[in-house]
Amino acid sequence: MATSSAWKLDDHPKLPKGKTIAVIVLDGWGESAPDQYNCIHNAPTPAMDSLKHGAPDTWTLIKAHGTAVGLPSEDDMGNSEVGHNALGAGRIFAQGAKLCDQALASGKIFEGEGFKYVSESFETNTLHLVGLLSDGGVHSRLDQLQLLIKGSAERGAKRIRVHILTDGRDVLDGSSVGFVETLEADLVALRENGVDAQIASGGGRMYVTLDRYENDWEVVKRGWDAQVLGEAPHKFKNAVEAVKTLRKEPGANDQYLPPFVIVDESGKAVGPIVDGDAVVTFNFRADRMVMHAKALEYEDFDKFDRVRYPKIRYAGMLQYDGELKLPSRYLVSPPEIDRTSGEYLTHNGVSTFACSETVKFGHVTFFWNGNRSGYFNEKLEEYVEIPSDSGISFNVQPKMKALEIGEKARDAILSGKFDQVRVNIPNGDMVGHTGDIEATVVACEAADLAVKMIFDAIEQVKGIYVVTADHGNAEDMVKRDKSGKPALDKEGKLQILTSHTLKPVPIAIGGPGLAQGVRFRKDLETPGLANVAATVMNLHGFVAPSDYEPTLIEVVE
Ligand SMILES: O=C(O)[C@@H](CO)OP(=O)(O)O
Ligand SMILES: [Mn+2]
Ligand SMILES: [Mn+2]
Repeated sequence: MATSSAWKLDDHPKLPKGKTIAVIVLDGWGESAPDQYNCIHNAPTPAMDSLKHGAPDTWTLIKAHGTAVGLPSEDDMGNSEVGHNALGAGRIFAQGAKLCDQALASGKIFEGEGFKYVSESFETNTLHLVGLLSDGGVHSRLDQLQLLIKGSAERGAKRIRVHILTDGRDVLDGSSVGFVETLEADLVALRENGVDAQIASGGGRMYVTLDRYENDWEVVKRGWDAQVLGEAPHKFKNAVEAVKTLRKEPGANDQYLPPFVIVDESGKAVGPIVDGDAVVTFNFRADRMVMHAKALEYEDFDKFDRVRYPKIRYAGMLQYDGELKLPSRYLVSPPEIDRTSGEYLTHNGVSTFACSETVKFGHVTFFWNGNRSGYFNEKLEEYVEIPSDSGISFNVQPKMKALEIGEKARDAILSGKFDQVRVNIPNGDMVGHTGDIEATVVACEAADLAVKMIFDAIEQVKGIYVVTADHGNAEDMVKRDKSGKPALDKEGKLQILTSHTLKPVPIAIGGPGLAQGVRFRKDLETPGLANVAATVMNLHGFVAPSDYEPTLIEVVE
Protein backbone atom coordinates (compact mmCIF):
# COMPACT_ATOMS: atom_id res chain seq x y z
CA MET A 1 0.00 0.00 0.00
CA ALA A 2 1.37 3.39 -0.89
CA THR A 3 1.91 5.56 2.15
CA SER A 4 0.10 8.82 1.78
CA SER A 5 1.96 11.63 3.44
CA ALA A 6 -0.63 11.95 6.20
CA TRP A 7 0.15 8.43 7.36
CA LYS A 8 3.93 8.56 7.03
CA LEU A 9 5.69 8.20 10.37
CA ASP A 10 9.10 9.78 10.87
CA ASP A 11 12.05 7.51 11.40
CA HIS A 12 13.15 7.22 14.99
CA PRO A 13 16.50 9.01 15.32
CA LYS A 14 18.09 6.23 17.33
CA LEU A 15 16.09 3.01 17.03
CA PRO A 16 16.33 0.60 14.12
CA LYS A 17 13.54 -0.89 12.04
CA GLY A 18 12.99 -4.53 11.24
CA LYS A 19 12.96 -6.10 14.70
CA THR A 20 10.31 -8.69 15.43
CA ILE A 21 8.27 -7.40 18.35
CA ALA A 22 5.99 -9.53 20.51
CA VAL A 23 3.29 -7.46 22.17
CA ILE A 24 1.74 -9.50 24.95
CA VAL A 25 -1.36 -8.38 26.83
CA LEU A 26 -2.14 -10.41 29.91
CA ASP A 27 -5.84 -9.87 30.50
CA GLY A 28 -6.73 -9.06 34.10
CA TRP A 29 -3.15 -9.04 35.45
CA GLY A 30 -2.59 -6.20 37.91
CA GLU A 31 0.07 -5.55 40.52
CA SER A 32 -0.83 -5.84 44.18
CA ALA A 33 0.78 -6.63 47.51
CA PRO A 34 1.34 -10.34 48.04
CA ASP A 35 -1.24 -12.11 50.17
CA GLN A 36 -3.46 -15.17 50.00
CA TYR A 37 -5.95 -13.46 47.68
CA ASN A 38 -3.28 -12.47 45.17
CA CYS A 39 -3.50 -15.37 42.74
CA ILE A 40 -0.67 -14.07 40.57
CA HIS A 41 1.63 -13.99 43.57
CA ASN A 42 0.51 -17.45 44.65
CA ALA A 43 0.96 -19.05 41.25
CA PRO A 44 4.37 -20.09 39.97
CA THR A 45 5.01 -17.34 37.40
CA PRO A 46 8.78 -17.41 36.82
CA ALA A 47 8.71 -15.67 33.44
CA MET A 48 6.76 -12.67 34.69
CA ASP A 49 8.60 -12.60 38.04
CA SER A 50 12.02 -12.46 36.40
CA LEU A 51 11.08 -9.23 34.63
CA LYS A 52 10.83 -7.36 37.92
CA HIS A 53 14.60 -7.51 38.30
CA GLY A 54 14.74 -4.98 35.47
CA ALA A 55 12.88 -2.35 37.50
CA PRO A 56 12.84 0.58 37.08
CA ASP A 57 14.57 0.62 33.67
CA THR A 58 12.77 -2.22 31.91
CA TRP A 59 9.91 -3.03 34.30
CA THR A 60 7.48 -0.53 35.71
CA LEU A 61 3.83 0.04 36.58
CA ILE A 62 1.29 2.01 34.55
CA LYS A 63 -2.25 3.17 35.21
CA ALA A 64 -5.09 1.15 33.74
CA HIS A 65 -8.24 2.62 35.29
CA GLY A 66 -10.21 5.85 35.70
CA THR A 67 -9.42 8.94 33.71
CA ALA A 68 -6.19 7.42 32.35
CA VAL A 69 -8.40 5.28 30.10
CA GLY A 70 -11.19 7.81 29.49
CA LEU A 71 -13.58 6.72 32.25
CA PRO A 72 -15.66 9.21 34.24
CA SER A 73 -13.82 9.00 37.58
CA GLU A 74 -10.93 7.48 39.48
CA ASP A 75 -13.40 5.08 41.11
CA ASP A 76 -13.99 3.39 37.76
CA MET A 77 -12.06 0.16 37.40
CA GLY A 78 -10.43 -0.56 34.09
CA ASN A 79 -11.85 -2.99 31.59
CA SER A 80 -10.89 -4.63 28.34
CA GLU A 81 -12.67 -2.24 26.02
CA VAL A 82 -11.17 0.96 27.36
CA GLY A 83 -7.85 -0.74 28.10
CA HIS A 84 -7.30 -2.14 24.62
CA ASN A 85 -8.65 1.05 23.04
CA ALA A 86 -6.00 3.04 24.91
CA LEU A 87 -3.25 0.50 24.16
CA GLY A 88 -4.02 0.50 20.45
CA ALA A 89 -4.95 4.12 19.90
CA GLY A 90 -2.21 5.78 21.94
CA ARG A 91 -4.55 8.50 23.10
CA ILE A 92 -7.22 8.81 25.77
CA PHE A 93 -10.76 9.15 24.44
CA ALA A 94 -13.80 9.98 26.55
CA GLN A 95 -15.38 6.54 26.62
CA GLY A 96 -18.99 5.35 26.29
CA ALA A 97 -19.75 5.64 30.02
CA LYS A 98 -18.69 9.27 30.06
CA LEU A 99 -20.30 10.21 26.75
CA CYS A 100 -23.62 8.78 27.94
CA ASP A 101 -23.33 10.60 31.27
CA GLN A 102 -22.84 13.87 29.42
CA ALA A 103 -25.69 13.26 26.96
CA LEU A 104 -28.05 12.35 29.79
CA ALA A 105 -27.00 15.27 31.99
CA SER A 106 -27.50 17.81 29.21
CA GLY A 107 -30.65 16.13 27.92
CA LYS A 108 -29.10 16.01 24.43
CA ILE A 109 -29.72 12.29 24.30
CA PHE A 110 -33.45 13.01 23.99
CA GLU A 111 -32.98 15.49 21.16
CA GLY A 112 -30.94 13.25 18.90
CA GLU A 113 -32.06 11.32 15.83
CA GLY A 114 -31.88 7.97 17.61
CA PHE A 115 -34.26 8.89 20.40
CA LYS A 116 -36.65 10.65 18.01
CA TYR A 117 -36.75 7.49 15.92
CA VAL A 118 -37.67 5.18 18.80
CA SER A 119 -40.08 7.69 20.32
CA GLU A 120 -42.29 7.41 17.26
CA SER A 121 -43.52 4.16 18.80
CA PHE A 122 -44.45 5.72 22.15
CA GLU A 123 -48.01 6.71 21.30
CA THR A 124 -49.24 3.32 20.22
CA ASN A 125 -46.63 0.78 21.29
CA THR A 126 -44.20 -0.37 23.94
CA LEU A 127 -40.66 0.84 24.65
CA HIS A 128 -38.39 -2.08 25.59
CA LEU A 129 -35.10 -1.46 27.38
CA VAL A 130 -32.63 -4.34 27.34
CA GLY A 131 -29.30 -4.46 29.15
CA LEU A 132 -27.04 -5.26 32.08
CA LEU A 133 -28.50 -4.22 35.40
CA SER A 134 -25.81 -3.04 37.80
CA ASP A 135 -23.68 -0.06 38.71
CA GLY A 136 -20.48 -1.77 37.53
CA GLY A 137 -19.89 0.87 34.88
CA VAL A 138 -18.13 -1.55 32.53
CA HIS A 139 -21.00 -2.26 30.13
CA SER A 140 -23.84 -0.13 31.51
CA ARG A 141 -24.95 1.74 34.61
CA LEU A 142 -28.19 1.55 36.54
CA ASP A 143 -28.33 5.33 37.02
CA GLN A 144 -28.20 5.81 33.25
CA LEU A 145 -31.06 3.33 32.81
CA GLN A 146 -33.05 5.22 35.43
CA LEU A 147 -32.53 8.51 33.61
CA LEU A 148 -33.45 6.91 30.31
CA ILE A 149 -36.69 5.51 31.74
CA LYS A 150 -37.58 8.81 33.39
CA GLY A 151 -36.79 10.83 30.27
CA SER A 152 -38.76 8.47 28.05
CA ALA A 153 -41.82 8.58 30.32
CA GLU A 154 -41.64 12.39 30.37
CA ARG A 155 -41.55 12.33 26.59
CA GLY A 156 -44.60 10.21 26.11
CA ALA A 157 -43.65 6.57 26.62
CA LYS A 158 -46.85 5.01 28.00
CA ARG A 159 -45.83 1.40 28.16
CA ILE A 160 -42.30 0.44 29.18
CA ARG A 161 -40.82 -3.04 29.56
CA VAL A 162 -37.36 -3.64 30.96
CA HIS A 163 -35.48 -6.85 30.10
CA ILE A 164 -32.78 -7.22 32.70
CA LEU A 165 -29.50 -9.14 32.71
CA THR A 166 -28.10 -9.76 36.15
CA ASP A 167 -24.40 -9.05 36.71
CA GLY A 168 -22.22 -10.48 39.51
CA ARG A 169 -19.12 -10.00 37.32
CA ASP A 170 -18.49 -6.25 37.55
CA VAL A 171 -20.12 -6.16 40.99
CA LEU A 172 -20.39 -8.62 43.88
CA ASP A 173 -22.33 -11.81 43.31
CA GLY A 174 -25.72 -11.51 44.98
CA SER A 175 -25.98 -7.78 44.43
CA SER A 176 -28.54 -8.40 41.66
CA VAL A 177 -31.37 -8.55 44.19
CA GLY A 178 -30.71 -4.99 45.35
CA PHE A 179 -30.50 -3.65 41.81
CA VAL A 180 -33.78 -5.30 40.85
CA GLU A 181 -35.42 -3.87 43.98
CA THR A 182 -34.21 -0.38 43.10
CA LEU A 183 -35.49 -0.65 39.54
CA GLU A 184 -38.77 -2.15 40.68
CA ALA A 185 -39.32 0.77 43.08
CA ASP A 186 -38.85 3.21 40.18
CA LEU A 187 -41.31 1.28 38.06
CA VAL A 188 -43.88 1.22 40.88
CA ALA A 189 -43.62 5.01 41.11
CA LEU A 190 -44.14 5.27 37.35
CA ARG A 191 -47.18 3.02 37.50
CA GLU A 192 -48.63 5.27 40.18
CA ASN A 193 -48.23 8.10 37.69
CA GLY A 194 -50.10 6.23 35.00
CA VAL A 195 -47.22 4.74 33.03
CA ASP A 196 -47.56 1.00 32.49
CA ALA A 197 -43.97 0.11 33.39
CA GLN A 198 -42.75 -3.36 34.33
CA ILE A 199 -39.77 -5.70 34.23
CA ALA A 200 -40.62 -8.24 31.52
CA SER A 201 -37.81 -10.78 31.50
CA GLY A 202 -34.38 -11.54 32.84
CA GLY A 203 -31.41 -13.86 33.09
CA GLY A 204 -27.73 -13.93 34.02
CA ARG A 205 -25.39 -12.01 31.73
CA MET A 206 -23.12 -14.97 30.94
CA TYR A 207 -26.02 -17.27 30.13
CA VAL A 208 -28.52 -14.93 28.53
CA THR A 209 -27.87 -12.42 25.71
CA LEU A 210 -24.38 -11.07 26.47
CA ASP A 211 -22.12 -13.47 24.59
CA ARG A 212 -19.34 -11.98 22.48
CA TYR A 213 -17.29 -12.69 19.39
CA GLU A 214 -19.72 -15.43 18.35
CA ASN A 215 -18.53 -17.83 21.00
CA ASP A 216 -21.99 -19.29 21.69
CA TRP A 217 -25.12 -18.16 19.86
CA GLU A 218 -27.24 -20.21 22.27
CA VAL A 219 -26.64 -17.46 24.82
CA VAL A 220 -28.17 -14.87 22.51
CA LYS A 221 -31.01 -17.23 21.59
CA ARG A 222 -32.01 -17.68 25.23
CA GLY A 223 -32.36 -13.93 25.49
CA TRP A 224 -34.27 -13.71 22.23
CA ASP A 225 -36.73 -16.34 23.39
CA ALA A 226 -37.41 -14.52 26.66
CA GLN A 227 -37.37 -10.94 25.37
CA VAL A 228 -38.98 -11.29 21.96
CA LEU A 229 -41.02 -14.48 22.15
CA GLY A 230 -41.88 -14.20 25.84
CA GLU A 231 -40.76 -17.78 26.42
CA ALA A 232 -38.47 -19.07 29.15
CA PRO A 233 -38.19 -22.15 31.34
CA HIS A 234 -39.05 -20.09 34.41
CA LYS A 235 -42.11 -17.90 34.87
CA PHE A 236 -42.72 -15.49 37.75
CA LYS A 237 -45.18 -12.76 38.64
CA ASN A 238 -42.45 -10.52 39.95
CA ALA A 239 -38.79 -9.99 39.14
CA VAL A 240 -37.47 -9.68 42.69
CA GLU A 241 -39.06 -13.01 43.50
CA ALA A 242 -37.63 -14.44 40.27
CA VAL A 243 -34.06 -13.49 41.07
CA LYS A 244 -34.29 -14.53 44.72
CA THR A 245 -35.80 -17.89 43.84
CA LEU A 246 -33.48 -18.72 40.95
CA ARG A 247 -30.42 -17.81 43.00
CA LYS A 248 -31.35 -20.61 45.42
CA GLU A 249 -30.88 -23.29 42.76
CA PRO A 250 -27.71 -25.37 43.29
CA GLY A 251 -24.66 -23.66 41.81
CA ALA A 252 -26.70 -20.62 40.75
CA ASN A 253 -25.19 -17.15 40.74
CA ASP A 254 -25.93 -13.75 39.24
CA GLN A 255 -23.75 -14.28 36.17
CA TYR A 256 -25.41 -17.55 35.17
CA LEU A 257 -29.02 -17.09 36.30
CA PRO A 258 -31.36 -19.04 33.99
CA PRO A 259 -33.74 -17.03 31.79
CA PHE A 260 -37.17 -16.10 33.14
CA VAL A 261 -40.20 -14.16 31.96
CA ILE A 262 -42.67 -12.20 34.02
CA VAL A 263 -46.26 -13.31 33.48
CA ASP A 264 -49.64 -11.82 34.38
CA GLU A 265 -52.45 -13.43 36.38
CA SER A 266 -53.45 -15.53 33.39
CA GLY A 267 -49.89 -16.78 32.88
CA LYS A 268 -49.24 -14.67 29.80
CA ALA A 269 -45.84 -13.00 29.34
CA VAL A 270 -46.18 -9.29 30.12
CA GLY A 271 -43.69 -7.99 27.62
CA PRO A 272 -42.80 -9.86 24.43
CA ILE A 273 -41.39 -7.59 21.72
CA VAL A 274 -43.94 -7.24 18.90
CA ASP A 275 -44.37 -5.38 15.62
CA GLY A 276 -44.35 -1.64 16.06
CA ASP A 277 -42.48 -1.65 19.39
CA ALA A 278 -39.34 0.32 20.15
CA VAL A 279 -36.21 -1.37 21.55
CA VAL A 280 -33.27 0.39 23.17
CA THR A 281 -30.28 -1.61 24.37
CA PHE A 282 -28.86 0.47 27.19
CA ASN A 283 -25.34 -1.02 27.36
CA PHE A 284 -22.73 1.42 26.11
CA ARG A 285 -19.95 -1.15 25.72
CA ALA A 286 -19.73 -2.81 22.36
CA ASP A 287 -18.38 -6.37 22.45
CA ARG A 288 -21.23 -8.08 24.24
CA MET A 289 -23.93 -6.22 22.29
CA VAL A 290 -22.84 -6.95 18.72
CA MET A 291 -24.39 -10.42 18.41
CA HIS A 292 -27.67 -9.28 19.94
CA ALA A 293 -27.67 -6.24 17.65
CA LYS A 294 -27.28 -8.50 14.62
CA ALA A 295 -30.25 -10.60 15.74
CA LEU A 296 -32.37 -7.48 16.20
CA GLU A 297 -31.29 -5.65 13.07
CA TYR A 298 -30.44 -8.12 10.31
CA GLU A 299 -33.30 -9.16 8.06
CA ASP A 300 -31.17 -12.06 6.83
CA PHE A 301 -29.99 -13.98 9.83
CA ASP A 302 -29.12 -17.66 10.19
CA LYS A 303 -27.44 -17.99 13.57
CA PHE A 304 -30.55 -19.41 15.22
CA ASP A 305 -34.24 -19.66 14.44
CA ARG A 306 -35.79 -16.41 15.57
CA VAL A 307 -39.29 -17.92 15.06
CA ARG A 308 -40.73 -14.45 14.82
CA TYR A 309 -38.83 -11.37 13.58
CA PRO A 310 -40.78 -8.32 14.72
CA LYS A 311 -40.66 -5.03 12.80
CA ILE A 312 -39.29 -2.76 15.48
CA ARG A 313 -37.68 0.63 15.92
CA TYR A 314 -34.33 -0.31 17.41
CA ALA A 315 -31.54 1.89 18.70
CA GLY A 316 -28.41 1.07 20.65
CA MET A 317 -27.24 3.33 23.46
CA LEU A 318 -24.18 3.68 21.20
CA GLN A 319 -23.26 2.36 17.80
CA TYR A 320 -21.42 -0.82 18.68
CA ASP A 321 -19.43 -1.53 15.51
CA GLY A 322 -18.13 1.40 13.49
CA GLU A 323 -17.19 -0.72 10.49
CA LEU A 324 -20.48 -2.62 10.26
CA LYS A 325 -22.40 0.52 11.29
CA LEU A 326 -24.26 -1.63 13.76
CA PRO A 327 -26.82 -0.77 14.90
CA SER A 328 -27.72 1.84 12.35
CA ARG A 329 -29.62 3.89 14.93
CA TYR A 330 -28.17 4.89 18.29
CA LEU A 331 -28.76 7.42 21.05
CA VAL A 332 -25.19 8.63 21.68
CA SER A 333 -22.35 8.86 19.17
CA PRO A 334 -19.50 6.55 20.14
CA PRO A 335 -15.99 7.87 20.75
CA GLU A 336 -14.33 8.49 17.41
CA ILE A 337 -11.23 6.45 17.83
CA ASP A 338 -9.37 7.20 14.64
CA ARG A 339 -5.75 6.88 13.47
CA THR A 340 -4.95 3.92 15.69
CA SER A 341 -1.40 2.60 15.90
CA GLY A 342 -2.44 -0.48 13.92
CA GLU A 343 -3.60 1.64 11.03
CA TYR A 344 -0.45 3.79 11.10
CA LEU A 345 1.85 0.81 11.25
CA THR A 346 0.25 -0.94 8.29
CA HIS A 347 0.58 2.29 6.27
CA ASN A 348 4.27 2.26 7.15
CA GLY A 349 4.79 -1.31 6.00
CA VAL A 350 4.73 -3.06 9.37
CA SER A 351 3.23 -6.55 9.12
CA THR A 352 1.17 -7.81 12.02
CA PHE A 353 -0.05 -11.09 13.39
CA ALA A 354 -2.72 -10.90 16.13
CA CYS A 355 -4.11 -13.83 18.06
CA SER A 356 -6.22 -14.83 21.01
CA GLU A 357 -8.91 -17.35 21.75
CA THR A 358 -12.50 -16.49 20.91
CA VAL A 359 -13.50 -14.88 24.21
CA LYS A 360 -10.73 -12.28 23.83
CA PHE A 361 -10.16 -12.36 20.09
CA GLY A 362 -11.85 -9.03 19.44
CA HIS A 363 -9.83 -7.46 22.24
CA VAL A 364 -6.53 -7.62 20.27
CA THR A 365 -8.25 -6.85 16.98
CA PHE A 366 -11.58 -4.99 17.26
CA PHE A 367 -10.87 -3.02 20.47
CA TRP A 368 -7.18 -2.59 19.60
CA ASN A 369 -8.23 -1.02 16.30
CA GLY A 370 -10.71 1.43 17.86
CA ASN A 371 -13.89 -0.72 17.84
CA ARG A 372 -13.51 -1.58 14.20
CA SER A 373 -13.79 -5.08 12.81
CA GLY A 374 -11.72 -6.35 9.90
CA TYR A 375 -8.24 -5.70 8.53
CA PHE A 376 -6.69 -2.37 7.54
CA ASN A 377 -4.58 -4.14 4.94
CA GLU A 378 -5.12 -7.82 4.27
CA LYS A 379 -1.69 -8.18 2.74
CA LEU A 380 0.08 -7.08 5.89
CA GLU A 381 -2.16 -8.49 8.61
CA GLU A 382 -3.21 -11.90 9.78
CA TYR A 383 -5.62 -12.35 12.69
CA VAL A 384 -6.00 -15.83 14.12
CA GLU A 385 -8.75 -16.89 16.49
CA ILE A 386 -8.41 -20.06 18.52
CA PRO A 387 -11.88 -21.41 19.37
CA SER A 388 -12.65 -21.07 23.09
CA ASP A 389 -14.45 -23.70 25.08
CA SER A 390 -18.09 -22.76 25.20
CA GLY A 391 -20.92 -23.57 27.55
CA ILE A 392 -18.61 -23.71 30.58
CA SER A 393 -17.50 -21.42 33.33
CA PHE A 394 -13.74 -21.08 32.93
CA ASN A 395 -12.78 -22.29 36.40
CA VAL A 396 -13.52 -25.75 34.99
CA GLN A 397 -10.76 -25.34 32.36
CA PRO A 398 -8.50 -22.67 33.86
CA LYS A 399 -5.66 -23.29 31.45
CA MET A 400 -8.03 -22.24 28.68
CA LYS A 401 -6.15 -21.97 25.36
CA ALA A 402 -3.09 -20.19 26.76
CA LEU A 403 -0.60 -22.71 25.42
CA GLU A 404 -2.28 -22.80 22.02
CA ILE A 405 -2.02 -19.00 21.87
CA GLY A 406 1.63 -19.27 22.91
CA GLU A 407 2.28 -21.83 20.16
CA LYS A 408 0.58 -19.76 17.47
CA ALA A 409 2.56 -16.69 18.53
CA ARG A 410 5.79 -18.70 18.60
CA ASP A 411 5.17 -20.04 15.11
CA ALA A 412 4.32 -16.58 13.82
CA ILE A 413 7.52 -15.17 15.34
CA LEU A 414 9.69 -17.96 13.95
CA SER A 415 8.09 -17.71 10.50
CA GLY A 416 9.86 -14.40 9.97
CA LYS A 417 6.76 -13.09 8.21
CA PHE A 418 5.69 -10.57 10.81
CA ASP A 419 7.15 -7.44 12.37
CA GLN A 420 4.61 -7.45 15.20
CA VAL A 421 3.07 -10.49 16.89
CA ARG A 422 0.35 -9.41 19.27
CA VAL A 423 -1.59 -11.63 21.64
CA ASN A 424 -4.07 -11.44 24.47
CA ILE A 425 -3.71 -14.16 27.09
CA PRO A 426 -7.10 -14.32 28.82
CA ASN A 427 -6.63 -16.62 31.81
CA GLY A 428 -6.12 -14.23 34.74
CA ASP A 429 -9.22 -12.35 33.77
CA MET A 430 -11.63 -15.04 32.62
CA VAL A 431 -10.92 -17.33 35.53
CA GLY A 432 -10.61 -14.42 37.95
CA HIS A 433 -14.20 -13.49 37.10
CA THR A 434 -15.41 -16.85 38.39
CA GLY A 435 -14.20 -16.00 41.89
CA ASP A 436 -12.59 -19.45 42.15
CA ILE A 437 -9.26 -18.73 43.81
CA GLU A 438 -7.65 -22.15 43.30
CA ALA A 439 -8.58 -22.20 39.63
CA THR A 440 -7.29 -18.65 39.18
CA VAL A 441 -3.88 -19.72 40.51
CA VAL A 442 -3.79 -22.46 37.85
CA ALA A 443 -4.89 -19.88 35.28
CA CYS A 444 -2.03 -17.53 36.12
CA GLU A 445 0.50 -20.33 35.90
CA ALA A 446 -0.78 -21.24 32.43
CA ALA A 447 -0.60 -17.62 31.29
CA ASP A 448 3.00 -17.42 32.47
CA LEU A 449 3.92 -20.57 30.53
CA ALA A 450 2.51 -18.99 27.38
CA VAL A 451 4.56 -15.87 28.04
CA LYS A 452 7.68 -18.02 28.43
CA MET A 453 7.01 -19.72 25.12
CA ILE A 454 6.83 -16.34 23.39
CA PHE A 455 9.98 -15.06 25.14
CA ASP A 456 11.86 -18.14 23.92
CA ALA A 457 10.82 -17.51 20.33
CA ILE A 458 11.80 -13.85 20.61
CA GLU A 459 15.17 -14.96 21.92
CA GLN A 460 15.69 -17.11 18.82
CA VAL A 461 14.91 -14.38 16.31
CA LYS A 462 16.76 -11.73 18.33
CA GLY A 463 13.58 -9.75 18.69
CA ILE A 464 11.96 -7.58 21.33
CA TYR A 465 9.06 -8.19 23.70
CA VAL A 466 6.66 -5.77 25.33
CA VAL A 467 4.50 -7.39 27.96
CA THR A 468 1.72 -5.63 29.81
CA ALA A 469 -1.92 -6.01 30.87
CA ASP A 470 -5.22 -4.24 30.25
CA HIS A 471 -6.40 -3.96 33.89
CA GLY A 472 -6.26 -5.85 37.16
CA ASN A 473 -8.31 -8.85 38.23
CA ALA A 474 -6.44 -11.98 39.38
CA GLU A 475 -4.08 -10.08 41.71
CA ASP A 476 -6.87 -9.37 44.18
CA MET A 477 -9.81 -11.68 44.69
CA VAL A 478 -11.44 -10.23 47.79
CA LYS A 479 -13.42 -7.12 48.57
CA ARG A 480 -11.47 -4.89 50.92
CA ASP A 481 -12.27 -2.17 53.41
CA LYS A 482 -10.68 1.25 53.27
CA SER A 483 -7.62 0.10 55.21
CA GLY A 484 -7.06 -2.70 52.68
CA LYS A 485 -8.17 -5.57 54.92
CA PRO A 486 -10.68 -8.12 53.58
CA ALA A 487 -14.18 -6.71 54.19
CA LEU A 488 -16.68 -9.08 55.77
CA ASP A 489 -20.40 -9.08 54.98
CA LYS A 490 -23.19 -8.88 57.60
CA GLU A 491 -22.80 -12.56 58.39
CA GLY A 492 -19.06 -12.19 58.87
CA LYS A 493 -18.23 -13.90 55.59
CA LEU A 494 -15.50 -12.92 53.12
CA GLN A 495 -16.79 -11.31 49.95
CA ILE A 496 -15.05 -12.80 46.95
CA LEU A 497 -14.27 -10.25 44.28
CA THR A 498 -15.19 -11.41 40.79
CA SER A 499 -14.61 -8.02 39.19
CA HIS A 500 -11.67 -6.10 37.81
CA THR A 501 -9.69 -3.89 40.18
CA LEU A 502 -8.31 -0.36 40.38
CA LYS A 503 -4.73 -1.60 40.49
CA PRO A 504 -1.94 -0.57 38.14
CA VAL A 505 -0.54 -3.08 35.69
CA PRO A 506 3.05 -4.03 34.96
CA ILE A 507 4.82 -3.28 31.71
CA ALA A 508 8.18 -4.75 30.76
CA ILE A 509 10.41 -4.53 27.70
CA GLY A 510 13.29 -6.76 26.76
CA GLY A 511 14.73 -9.33 24.41
CA PRO A 512 18.04 -9.53 22.53
CA GLY A 513 16.83 -7.05 19.91
CA LEU A 514 16.26 -4.25 22.39
CA ALA A 515 18.83 -1.59 21.53
CA GLN A 516 21.50 -0.67 24.06
CA GLY A 517 20.50 2.19 26.30
CA VAL A 518 16.72 1.80 25.91
CA ARG A 519 15.00 2.25 29.25
CA PHE A 520 11.80 3.58 30.75
CA ARG A 521 11.72 7.29 31.29
CA LYS A 522 11.34 8.54 34.83
CA ASP A 523 9.93 11.94 33.97
CA LEU A 524 6.34 10.98 33.12
CA GLU A 525 4.05 11.80 36.01
CA THR A 526 1.36 9.14 35.73
CA PRO A 527 1.96 7.04 32.65
CA GLY A 528 -0.86 4.77 31.62
CA LEU A 529 -1.97 2.35 28.95
CA ALA A 530 -2.26 5.09 26.35
CA ASN A 531 1.52 5.60 26.51
CA VAL A 532 2.17 2.11 25.19
CA ALA A 533 1.34 2.73 21.51
CA ALA A 534 4.06 5.35 21.04
CA THR A 535 6.47 3.04 22.85
CA VAL A 536 5.76 0.17 20.47
CA MET A 537 6.02 2.49 17.45
CA ASN A 538 9.46 3.56 18.66
CA LEU A 539 10.57 -0.04 19.00
CA HIS A 540 9.48 -0.57 15.38
CA GLY A 541 11.83 2.31 14.48
CA PHE A 542 9.28 5.11 14.15
CA VAL A 543 8.39 8.30 15.96
CA ALA A 544 4.75 8.32 17.05
CA PRO A 545 2.35 11.01 15.78
CA SER A 546 2.66 14.20 17.81
CA ASP A 547 -0.80 13.96 19.37
CA TYR A 548 -0.16 10.49 20.79
CA GLU A 549 0.51 10.21 24.51
CA PRO A 550 4.28 10.30 25.04
CA THR A 551 6.44 7.21 24.73
CA LEU A 552 7.50 5.40 27.88
CA ILE A 553 11.07 4.92 26.68
CA GLU A 554 14.22 6.92 26.15
CA VAL A 555 17.57 5.94 24.68
CA VAL A 556 20.57 6.86 26.79
CA GLU A 557 24.14 6.80 25.47
O1 LIG B 1 -16.30 -10.06 30.63
C1 LIG B 1 -16.53 -8.85 30.43
O2 LIG B 1 -17.39 -8.44 29.66
C2 LIG B 1 -15.71 -7.82 31.16
C3 LIG B 1 -16.29 -7.66 32.54
O3 LIG B 1 -17.57 -7.15 32.47
O4 LIG B 1 -14.37 -8.21 31.24
P1 LIG B 1 -13.28 -7.64 30.20
O5 LIG B 1 -13.40 -6.15 30.25
O6 LIG B 1 -11.96 -8.12 30.72
O7 LIG B 1 -13.60 -8.21 28.87
MN1 LIG C 1 -9.71 -7.43 30.11
MN1 LIG D 1 -12.68 -9.07 32.53
